[in-house]
Amino acid sequence: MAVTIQQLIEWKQQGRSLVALTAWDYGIARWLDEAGVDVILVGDSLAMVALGHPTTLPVTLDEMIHHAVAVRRGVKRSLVVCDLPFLSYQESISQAIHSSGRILKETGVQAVKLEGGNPAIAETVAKLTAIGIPVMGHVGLTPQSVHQLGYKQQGKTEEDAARILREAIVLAEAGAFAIVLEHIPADLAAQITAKLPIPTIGIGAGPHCDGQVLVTADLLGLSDRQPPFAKVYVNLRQVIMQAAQEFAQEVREHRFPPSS
Ligand SMILES: Nc1nc(=O)c2c([nH]1)NC[C@@H]1CN(c3ccc(C(=O)N[C@@H](CCC(=O)O)C(=O)O)cc3)CN21
Ligand SMILES: CC(C)C(=O)C(=O)O
Ligand SMILES: [Mg+2]
Repeated sequence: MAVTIQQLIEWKQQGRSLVALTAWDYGIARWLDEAGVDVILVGDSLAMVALGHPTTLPVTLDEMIHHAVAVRRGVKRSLVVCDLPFLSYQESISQAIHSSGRILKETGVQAVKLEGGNPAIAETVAKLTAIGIPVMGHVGLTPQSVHQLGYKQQGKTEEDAARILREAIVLAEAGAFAIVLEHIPADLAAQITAKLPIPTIGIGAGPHCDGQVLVTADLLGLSDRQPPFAKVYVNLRQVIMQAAQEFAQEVREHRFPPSS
């Protein structure tokens, strides 16, 4: 049975952990879906892990849609959420509606995610949810602000922690159905998780969130640069290199394809 947004909120009330991972193409999405991952995020981190950009900033709305269409084709059960890329929603509410509408219409994913929790973003979330577009929030380390924040942990000072808590509350009040907490102290994430009626999904935010997400390339050992909070569950880089080297050797030694 397909995962619904309503279920995610019920799972929080029941204390069932939400499992989320990112995907950028049909193949990855298909196996994550079959593995029982609840939420598949077409993250703008695909700019880095699939397209080779140095940050998430260069990826375009058209490129995100291209990847989201492929991901959607691989998914039967998981809820699919697509990141709104940098400058596809910050300019105006009408730009956010246009971009989100394109994502929902052209890809078939069920929700969009955007970064930040200032008053303008909260107003955008309120407007999108009011017209039927489910929105996931994202606070703490927001990678689209890399040139201001770097990739350092956020919420270390009392003022910063208070601001992030306030942003999370405002996003929930604006109608967000879930919120990603990225690279913040575990006690701050615990406090936000206890305060909000909607599920929190942590990445580098400690064990007290309602769910966890990682960039799938990190889980698989495929990314150039691992964040300190990621865990490599299998080193596919090594597996792929070994397979390619074995193939190369067999071709060069005329052992593949076999002669009879
Ligand atoms: N492969 C991948 N995994 C991710 O989790 C991820 C991306 N890409 N791209 C977008 C953002 C960037 N993320 C990152 C990237 C690096 C650090 C990191 O290395 N942090 C260090 C030092 C940061 C610094 O001072 O520059 C830390 O100790 O916090 C953290 C989060 C998380 N997101
Ligand atoms: C790490 C998740 C939350 C994300 O925003 C992404 O992959 O782009
Ligand atoms: Mg993202």
